[in-house]
This record gives sequence, C-alpha cells and structure tokens, in this order.
Amino acid sequence: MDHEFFMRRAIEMGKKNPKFAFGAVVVERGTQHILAEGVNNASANPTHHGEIVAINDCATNHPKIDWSGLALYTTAEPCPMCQSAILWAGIGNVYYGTSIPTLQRFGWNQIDIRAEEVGRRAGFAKVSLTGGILEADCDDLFRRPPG
Ligand SMILES: Nc1nc2[nH]cnc2c(=O)[nH]1
Repeated sequence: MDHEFFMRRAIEMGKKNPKFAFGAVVVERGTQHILAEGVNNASANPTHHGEIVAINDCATNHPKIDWSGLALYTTAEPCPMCQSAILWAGIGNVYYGTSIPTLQRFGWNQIDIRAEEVGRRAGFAKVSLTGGILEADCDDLFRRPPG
C-alpha cells in the first residue's frame, strides 16, 4: 500500500476546509482504488467529521462493499466518535497523520481518549492503527486552531 499517496489525497481533501482540515479517504486494500472521500463539514452538521463523511460516502456509493477489505486514511487521529464509526463499519486498518496529543498541544478541543483505546474496548472488532504518515504535512494543517 502506498501510504503517502493516499495520505496526500486525504490532505488535499482536508484543504477543502481550511479551518477544519480533517480530510479522509477510504481505500480498497491492496489496490490504488480510492472508494470514498470526506472533509470535515461540522459547521453544517456537528457529527460530520471528515472520517464520518468518508464512511457515509462509501456506504452511499458502494452499498455492497466488504468493509473488512478497506483501509481509511485520515489527516488526524480519529476522535472517539469517528473511531467508533470505523469499528461499527468493520474497517480494519487506519492510517493517520497528526495525533490527538499534538492537536491538543496546538490548542484544538479534542476528547482525550486515544483511538487505540477505543479500539481495545471493542471486543467485537479488531483495528490496526498506524500514526505519523506524512506527519509534518498533516501537522501544518492544524498548527492554528479555529477562532
Ligand atoms: N479526527 C478528527 N478529529 C476531529 N476533531 C474535530 N473534528 C474532527 C474530524 O473531522 N476528525
């Protein structure tokens, strides 16, 4: 898997919302196929974090997809809401750039529970999380919190 290729696309998605540059793509593992994309749209709907928008896009456009064969790339570590959605979807692999502690250090409001911890508590699903993909580029998206 070309992690940087997919993360670059997640970063492009994030830049569509310069204030909340949380971008995500859903990918068919083992291919170059991007199946779905999302960018944070929480100003319209508070649940519309980038990862949720990408999962919804995937469900709408690929209703028969086998979620277990998918990976999700996101500019920032999934928050507990997004990580829960990832687990309920059954996506087994997540790659992220900026970590929750870094977002907090930059002044972002974040729920202080790591995605790994949310994953550990879901007995029904297994998820592998890998952080630090194009981390410096992702961190640059979040250096200044909104407002
Ligand atoms: N990972 C992630 N964290 C967030 N915190 C606030 N919005 C978001 C988002 O869209 N994605």
